Amino acid sequence: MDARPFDALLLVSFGGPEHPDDVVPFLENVTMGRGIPRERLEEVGQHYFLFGGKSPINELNLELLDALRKDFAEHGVDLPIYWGNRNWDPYLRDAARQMAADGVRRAACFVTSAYSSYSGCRQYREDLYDAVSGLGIELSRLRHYFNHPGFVGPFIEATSEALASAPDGTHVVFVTHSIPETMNLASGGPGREAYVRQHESVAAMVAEGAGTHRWSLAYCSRSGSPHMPWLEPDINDHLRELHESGTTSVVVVPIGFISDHMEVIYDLDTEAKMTADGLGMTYDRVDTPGAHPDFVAMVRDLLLERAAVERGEQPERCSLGELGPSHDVCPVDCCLNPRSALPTIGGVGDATATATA
Ligand SMILES: CC1=C(CCC(=O)O)c2cc3nc(cc4[nH]c(cc5[nH]c(cc1n2)c(C)c5CCC(=O)O)c(CCC(=O)O)c4C)C(CCC(=O)O)=C3C
Ligand SMILES: [Fe+2]
Repeated sequence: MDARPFDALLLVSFGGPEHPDDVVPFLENVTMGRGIPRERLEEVGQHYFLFGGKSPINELNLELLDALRKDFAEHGVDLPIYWGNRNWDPYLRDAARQMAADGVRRAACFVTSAYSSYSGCRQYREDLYDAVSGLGIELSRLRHYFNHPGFVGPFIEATSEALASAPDGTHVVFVTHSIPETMNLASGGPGREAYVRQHESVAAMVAEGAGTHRWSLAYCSRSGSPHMPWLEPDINDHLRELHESGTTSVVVVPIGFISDHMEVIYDLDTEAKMTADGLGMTYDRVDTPGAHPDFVAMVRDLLLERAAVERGEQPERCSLGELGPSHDVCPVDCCLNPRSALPTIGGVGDATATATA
């Protein structure tokens, strides 16, 4: 398979602590200069300590890497795959140095965040700019894949399965990471609200695919100052409202997460489950895509599609629903954060190649 002009794929993720001693420095990395109240950090630290001071995210990325390497080998894609994180070891800068040492000049980046927002889009583009600065590596961020069949399909499959064994009248609650309302407004461009629109589109497609009309979208993992508005309803409040209006059974679908991150195993499987138990509601949480073969094949599809685009071809671009395939290159004002104006890769007018030192 022709992956030219790329000579590597870089898996770009968030990172998480490995040991209890890592938890505080990890949280410091994540929240540097973001004005997160101390009480919130202590609370989130407790979520990690509850799981032995270890996030599930690194092992999940290793599983994805392994599955990707097998998939590439089986499909004749002869490309090395590297892995780097924003907030913890292995850091993006180290991955980029290794790539440079191995002679990589042009790499495609797959980010483990499916949707548009400062946290899932521009912040990674800023980090990637830093990571390759002075190394002579050109990066192309693969497009957002929230509406790709390789992402939506596994959720439809898992939700259908869960509903098949759930009582009649079960309500499906789609859940994603809450973000500040201002961040939602700026996502995809000023006033576009791409984050919420993309999630609404995915939720509607999964509900339709699983054959239900009883569904809603809720949020988890709210952070920040209590005075700043974030997307609502919170999953726990939402479960109480559902209970009050007579719902006795819910299936929770974490469409905001590609695998079982801490948000899924704590905020949903621990906290929201406890809320549901307290209300006497049946609670079932469906699988995230993780290393589902269709999700893995999607990464290959996005890579080969973008490689063709870079060669000047017009490949088929898979997507489901009304929003259409997301852009390859971000508009200048995509997912801006008023607090930062850092240089990025992957946007209109961004340097296409970084100078060698
Ligand atoms: C949209 C979004 C995604 C999805 C996109 C993506 O995947 O990148 C995401 C992913 C993740 N967020 C994660 C962890 C944390 N996020 C935090 C804080 C924040 N997240 C935010 C948003 C998002 N976050 C925001 C607006 C903040 C406030 C601070 C800020 O403006 O940046 C904090 C600080 C404590 C707290 O405030 O909760 C932690 C510890 C982990 C690792 C989990 C694990 O260990 O398994 C992952 C995958
Ligand atoms: Fe987060």
